[in-house]
Amino acid sequence: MISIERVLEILIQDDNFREIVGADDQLFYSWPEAIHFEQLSYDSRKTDDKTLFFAKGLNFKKEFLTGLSVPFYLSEVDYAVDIPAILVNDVKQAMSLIAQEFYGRPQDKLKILALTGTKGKTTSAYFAKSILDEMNGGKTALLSTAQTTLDGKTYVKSELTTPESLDLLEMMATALKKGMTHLVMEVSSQAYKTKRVYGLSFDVGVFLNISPDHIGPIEHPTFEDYFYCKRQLIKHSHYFVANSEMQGFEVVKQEIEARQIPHAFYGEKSDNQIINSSALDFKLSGLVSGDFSIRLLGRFNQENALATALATKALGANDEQIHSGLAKALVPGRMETLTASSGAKLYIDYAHNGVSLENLVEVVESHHSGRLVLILGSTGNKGESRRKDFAQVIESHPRLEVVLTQDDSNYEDPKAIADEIASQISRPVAYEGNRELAIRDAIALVSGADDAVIIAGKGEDKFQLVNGVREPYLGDVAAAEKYL
Ligand SMILES: CC(=O)N[C@H]1[C@@H](OP(=O)(O)OP(=O)(O)OC[C@H]2O[C@@H](n3ccc(=O)[nH]c3=O)[C@H](O)[C@@H]2O)O[C@H](CO)[C@@H](O)[C@@H]1O[C@H](C)C(=O)N[C@@H](C)C(=O)N[C@H](CCC(=O)O)C(=O)O
Ligand SMILES: Nc1ncnc2c1ncn2[C@@H]1O[C@H](COP(=O)(O)OP(=O)(O)OP(=O)(O)O)[C@@H](O)[C@H]1O
Repeated sequence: MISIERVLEILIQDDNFREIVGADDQLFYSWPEAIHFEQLSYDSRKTDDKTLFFAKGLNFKKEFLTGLSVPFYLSEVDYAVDIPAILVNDVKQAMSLIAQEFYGRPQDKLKILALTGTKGKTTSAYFAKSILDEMNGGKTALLSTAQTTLDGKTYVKSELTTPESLDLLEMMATALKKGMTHLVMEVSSQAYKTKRVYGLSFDVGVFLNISPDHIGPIEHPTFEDYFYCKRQLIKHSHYFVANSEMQGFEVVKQEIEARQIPHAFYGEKSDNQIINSSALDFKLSGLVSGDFSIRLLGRFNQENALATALATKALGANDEQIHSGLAKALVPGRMETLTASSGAKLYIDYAHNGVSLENLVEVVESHHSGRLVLILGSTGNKGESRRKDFAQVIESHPRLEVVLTQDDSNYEDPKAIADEIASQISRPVAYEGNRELAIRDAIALVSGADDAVIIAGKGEDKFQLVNGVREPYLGDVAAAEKYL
């Protein structure tokens, strides 16, 4: 519950309050009656006469307010309806701070590890949960792109990488109620851009890497904006872990040092390094040292493991817990492997931008000397720059035989997306619009242990986004299993 008085105090303190416009257009700076809200909502379809309703968003329409019984709506715009409006400069900022108070500031009672980066957030989040579970006996909640768990064991599919602030705070409160002591969460650049984590700070923040991605009409206008948004995590973390090998590291380092944030850097330009690396085993030196192993192939996953080891150590995990947590961790849709009846290996991985595709192809190529078939699509209406990047990766790996297919083409024509990729590749590539059939065709092309099929892009996703709707899809693993 939260009173109107407290709502206004929060807004004024944040310099976000304009005024209340009463139903008869009279303006107020304070409200004469005592009102208590028992629910917060940003969806008009989930409101009642005790709800504080946040009218926000690109697609918000005045008619959503028609017939509502809410005592107030909070908004940047006076929609001139017969419901009093609490007017603010920034509705998403208001929503986050009010939600924090409404849900009893759960963020202060949980130890929170927040991860950002273009690639590796989900993998690292699962690594971190596995380590923290070793330390706290399974009391780690997780908010990741793939899945969410608020009781440490029951998983549901996530909608966004970082939830809307109202949902986030409610989830934190639920996690606390369910006895969780720690929360591992991914913080996307969009979360900062759209103020989903406004006013929150984290016990440990991790910046894994950055490469051009998420630049487009509803995401970031430029790479600079993307990088700036990601760097917001620095000033909101009490301890920071950063990859010394990433693009822009000097700026990250300068910012961490200028803000005097306790930190650990990892990678070649630092004291925390991977000093020996084979397929699944590696040795670390520095703050966390010794021999470790993970179940996922690829040097980049060892980097994710090192980042996570440093972050969880800062939260109190010891080397033994780090060791066993990393050894046990599995990540849905990341580097899952299957073996066809012919002996050929199938690699199913969520790689869906140029950098991660490059890494994935390199790893698989280094383990297979025979035929290599790649199944790949690219998203419609977002991440348009990936198409050129995918073509470049395919160009630089001439051994790849490519079957282009559909991957969340949304309102675009999947064939046109494929044609755009194919037009930048100098050898012929195949196209099969039905993803399951593309997988079937690829499996038919390989014939022995030296051969491999790489199924990139969707990981564990069990849907295809078509014309704004998530149509059911078997999932890459289940589709592949049908044709092994
Ligand atoms: C640009 C952006 O961040 N958009 C997100 C944002 O949208 P929005 O606030 O503009 O709201 P909207 O979807 O236009 O809808 C308008 C409002 O009307 C309300 N409504 C609607 C119908 C109705 O009858 N009544 C009503 O009140 C809705 O509840 C909503 O509040 O808030 C919505 C939830 O409230 C999100 O679904 C939506 O994510 C869009 C779909 C999205 O794709 N976001 C991507 C870019 C994103 O955020 N990705 C990052 C990951 C990036 C990475 O991988 O690194 C993420 O954190 O997930
Ligand atoms: N540190 C890394 N550097 C480069 N590529 C990586 C790294 N970690 C993982 N990848 C690749 O990127 C893909 C996505 O990994 P993951 O889901 O862990 O990252 P993410 O940051 O959560 O991604 P997204 O924001 O796209 O959901 C993996 O399937 C793997 O191919």
